[in-house]
Amino acid sequence: MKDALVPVIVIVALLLVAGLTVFLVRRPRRAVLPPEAGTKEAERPGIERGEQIPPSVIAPPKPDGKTPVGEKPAPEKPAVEKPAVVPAPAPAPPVEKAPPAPPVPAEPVAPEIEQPEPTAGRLVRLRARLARSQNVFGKGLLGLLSRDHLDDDAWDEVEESLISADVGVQATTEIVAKLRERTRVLGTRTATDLRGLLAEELTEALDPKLDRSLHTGVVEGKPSVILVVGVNGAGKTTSCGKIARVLVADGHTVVLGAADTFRAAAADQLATWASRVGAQVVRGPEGGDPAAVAFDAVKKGIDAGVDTVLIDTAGRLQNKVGLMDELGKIKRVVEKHGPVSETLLVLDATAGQNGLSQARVFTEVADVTGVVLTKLDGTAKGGIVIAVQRALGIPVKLVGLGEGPDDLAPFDPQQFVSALLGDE
Ligand SMILES: Nc1nc2c(ncn2[C@@H]2O[C@H](COP(=O)(O)OP(=O)(O)OP(=O)(O)O)[C@@H](O)[C@H]2O)c(=O)[nH]1
Repeated sequence: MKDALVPVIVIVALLLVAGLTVFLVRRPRRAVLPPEAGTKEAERPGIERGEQIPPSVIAPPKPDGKTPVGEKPAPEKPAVEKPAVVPAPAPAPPVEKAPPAPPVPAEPVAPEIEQPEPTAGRLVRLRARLARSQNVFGKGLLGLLSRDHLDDDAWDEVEESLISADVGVQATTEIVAKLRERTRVLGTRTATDLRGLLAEELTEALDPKLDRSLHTGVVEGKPSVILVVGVNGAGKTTSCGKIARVLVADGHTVVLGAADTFRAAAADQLATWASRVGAQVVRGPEGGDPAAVAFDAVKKGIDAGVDTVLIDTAGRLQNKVGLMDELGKIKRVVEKHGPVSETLLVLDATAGQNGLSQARVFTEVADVTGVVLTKLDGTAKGGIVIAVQRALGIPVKLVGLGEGPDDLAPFDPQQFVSALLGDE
């Protein structure tokens, strides 16, 4: 009987071993891998990497706890072994970066104060800028006058040359008449003689006895006030800046008033000019009252103890009445402090005879005491200086010979004529 049981026991034991083997083989061994970064699973909120997604996340149960209609009930999951947690290597401690240095507040850069060129002899230094006019006067006229026979035709040509150089008809007639007479009396005519004669007549036409000094300096304890007027684009603001340099170069102290409130950039332009020579500038709001700016500028000049206040005006020439109103008001308001010492009219030499009619309007509405003739470097018609003085009866005090800061020269008739005629 015992022997009969042995095979049964063996078979049962084998069956048990086989069953155990099957059981063990069917147990899930797969560790739950963390979702790949970038997969939907990884992006799902609330699911930790490596955690199994609970079915409720895939299809949340109905409030009654039932599975939604049409969906299979989720099969019960067998208990899953937690994957062995391999401790991740401790992250390297972050390298400490030095905190960025706090920004160092920039030192306000004081504009470099320039030393303007001395004014004496500027016209001589800048004589080459009159190259275009030198062709007409030096080469052209002297060439004509040195002809063997100075007949009527030759004199007509001399006359035409002077007129084409903008000297003006009346002044030309007078100059030619005198030259004719003197060459006739002189008889022999060397090139040097002729140059001398022409120089004398041109200088005479420029009236060398006129007072061309600027009215600057303290008067009765107050600064002189110079108004600068003229049509748009003539070079008013630029000339104001250059005049400030002329004054500083000659030892004056200056306040600039930006009463051209019509053009916003004009005040900035003037402020730049002022800062370059260490002068103060008074400005107002764009479109503000020019007279108020002029008043404040003079007040500033008095308080600061400077000797000259220079005021740039807009001087728009829409019509004579408007211009008169604007300049008249500025003058009246400034005169609450003291008289206006000088009114300088800025004229563009390249506008030639056409500029003269505009210039006349200014002389009618303001008491113009001097002319600043700009852009003489840009014309072959240097004779305009003679025409301007003759037509307006006002001395040319300064001439502009370029866009550089010191390209404004005090006018001197003899130096000017010598430059026009070129090297001897
Ligand atoms: N070549 C040359 N250019 C000059 C001279 N004077 C002024 N200019 C130029 O002329 C231009 C006009 O000058 P501004 O000073 O702005 O003229 P403005 O009369 O004040 O003009 P508004 O403010 O519009 O009335 C600028 O480009 C200057 O550089 C000069 O003597 N020679």
